[in-house]
Amino acid sequence: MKPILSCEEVRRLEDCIEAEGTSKATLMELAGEFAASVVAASDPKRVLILVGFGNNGGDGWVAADILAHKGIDVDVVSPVEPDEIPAALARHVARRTAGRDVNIVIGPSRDELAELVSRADVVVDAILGTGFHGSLRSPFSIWIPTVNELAAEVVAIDVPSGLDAETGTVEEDAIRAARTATMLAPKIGLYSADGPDYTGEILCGGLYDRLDEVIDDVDHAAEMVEPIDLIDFLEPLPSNIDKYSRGSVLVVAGSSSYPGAAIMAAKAAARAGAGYVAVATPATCANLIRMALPSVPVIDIPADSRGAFGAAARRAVCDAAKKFSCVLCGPGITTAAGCIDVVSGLLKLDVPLVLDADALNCLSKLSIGGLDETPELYRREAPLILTPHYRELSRLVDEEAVRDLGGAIEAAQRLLWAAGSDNFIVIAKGPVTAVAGVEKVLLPVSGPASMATAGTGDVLSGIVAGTVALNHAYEGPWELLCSYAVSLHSYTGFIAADRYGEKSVIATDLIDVIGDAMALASEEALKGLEDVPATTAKGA
Ligand SMILES: NC(=O)C1=CN([C@@H]2O[C@H](COP(=O)(O)OP(=O)(O)OC[C@H]3O[C@@H](n4cnc5c(N)ncnc54)[C@H](O)[C@@H]3O)[C@@H](O)[C@H]2O)[C@@H](O)CC1
Ligand SMILES: Nc1ncnc2c1ncn2[C@@H]1O[C@H](COP(=O)(O)OP(=O)(O)O)[C@@H](O)[C@H]1O
Ligand SMILES: [K+]
Repeated sequence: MKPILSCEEVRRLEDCIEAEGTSKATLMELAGEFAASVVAASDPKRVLILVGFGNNGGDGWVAADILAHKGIDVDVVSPVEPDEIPAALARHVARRTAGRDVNIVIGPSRDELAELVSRADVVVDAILGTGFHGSLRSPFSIWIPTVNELAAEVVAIDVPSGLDAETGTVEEDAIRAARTATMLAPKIGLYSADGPDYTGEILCGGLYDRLDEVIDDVDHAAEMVEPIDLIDFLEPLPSNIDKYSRGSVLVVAGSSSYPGAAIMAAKAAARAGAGYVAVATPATCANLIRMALPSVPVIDIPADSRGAFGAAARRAVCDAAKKFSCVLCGPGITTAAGCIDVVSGLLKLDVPLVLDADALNCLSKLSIGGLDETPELYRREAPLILTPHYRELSRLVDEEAVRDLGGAIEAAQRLLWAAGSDNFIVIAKGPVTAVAGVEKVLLPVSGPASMATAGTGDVLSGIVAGTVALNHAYEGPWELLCSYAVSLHSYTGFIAADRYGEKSVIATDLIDVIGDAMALASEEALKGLEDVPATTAKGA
């Protein structure tokens, strides 16, 4: 697992490293060296380095010196003379580089800049790093679109300029990099919101030889899960098993309006490895589900006049649920009164429970002023896994909209810390999905944008429940098991996009390739056994 840090955590890490005797000036030298090595890897003849006013620019000045020393033609574009750079460390290295064999251009016109960009093999973006806030000001608001329009290849130092390293948002424009050479640890914004569209491949420079030890002294906003971390879940089935010992799932789902959600979740649970999957659904749509899923027993539950769970549903569902290794509740149930009652009943049972979709909305309705204000509602011994997307998560904490990964993690942590249980996990779904537990937040591999289509969440909750059932003897950490399920889901997205075309994937395609996704997960884990790569790009 690789730590991902917030900007504040990076600052604390730099302070810890400094306290151990490695100054920020030395870190800047090492950062410049790492950036130069990333640039030199594509063997350029001519490099243009754009520097800003701060320490990100300092890294660029150091890299310029090193690249020029290698015999590469280097142009440096700066908004001000080296002597006028406000940041002291950056000013020092800029003055030094100015005395070397580099061509320095101060405050070029747009046309002059365009000419320099066009003739460079690689453009290095050392304009803005973690110190960037607010809206882009001139001249960078002119430099950035010029680079994006004309550069052959861009390497961003630490963070693509214009991208908020904390939130991953891009207000107006940001550098679109082919590679981002990030320092010490990837910043959370590289993975959040717009981040993945701008970073290209992310390469992380450790810089400090005792980093692995020091980095544990600061909190981690999240940790990136690598395929190798999931190897324990990829064991083949033992011979001596039967359908029950493989684990069973009761899918409490569907309504006359949304029977498909139950079908998809149940089929995904079975494909994810559970030996026995049953569906408990309002009697009004039970036959339809029976016909769609011949291998799945369907339990008729009393319905209300609209075909959702009715007043007598709670007892019928809870009686059935006790016999299963895992219960998934939510896909397609609606938030009718009977459904709220079912959710409340299931929470009181001693069985691993996955709540998704409308079960989460029922949970929001059960609480007043945010679920975190009423932890007794969801505090329980048996594992509880919630799978909200950002809107559902906002409703759960009764807060303004969750918009980005950082916000999603924060909202999830409010729920987690209120409950304080190791067995409680929030899978906050979005373009990048965070698996948050009370101890840590994990980021499994993200799927492609093809997955932004109706019903893929039902497939995920089915995979989660199937995985929990198959691993019913598992004792945790639950963050890891859920990360395995999310990774499988992401891999199904890649395989389906490859098979059906990026824009043509529909949720049911994902279900049919869960087995292929398991094979891909094994393949990736084995690659990781051979060599652990330095890259942590989206979808890597
Ligand atoms: N502090 C350290 O120990 C290290 C820092 N490093 C580098 O230092 C960077 C952080 O440096 P700084 O904190 O100096 O910040 P930056 O260099 O990222 O940016 C700060 C500068 O950007 C300008 N700026 C901020 N918002 C702007 C906007 N909206 N429009 C135009 N200009 C804007 C500010 O005037 C300020 O001068 C990191 O990203 C990394 O590249 C590395 O050298 C490694 C070590
Ligand atoms: N842009 C995206 N890139 C990758 N995955 C995405 C993207 N948008 C959504 N997803 C994934 O698709 C799924 C959508 O879930 P959800 O919104 O609950 O769908 P539904 O309710 O229609 O079943 C989640 O697993 C989410 O992580
Ligand atoms: K940058």
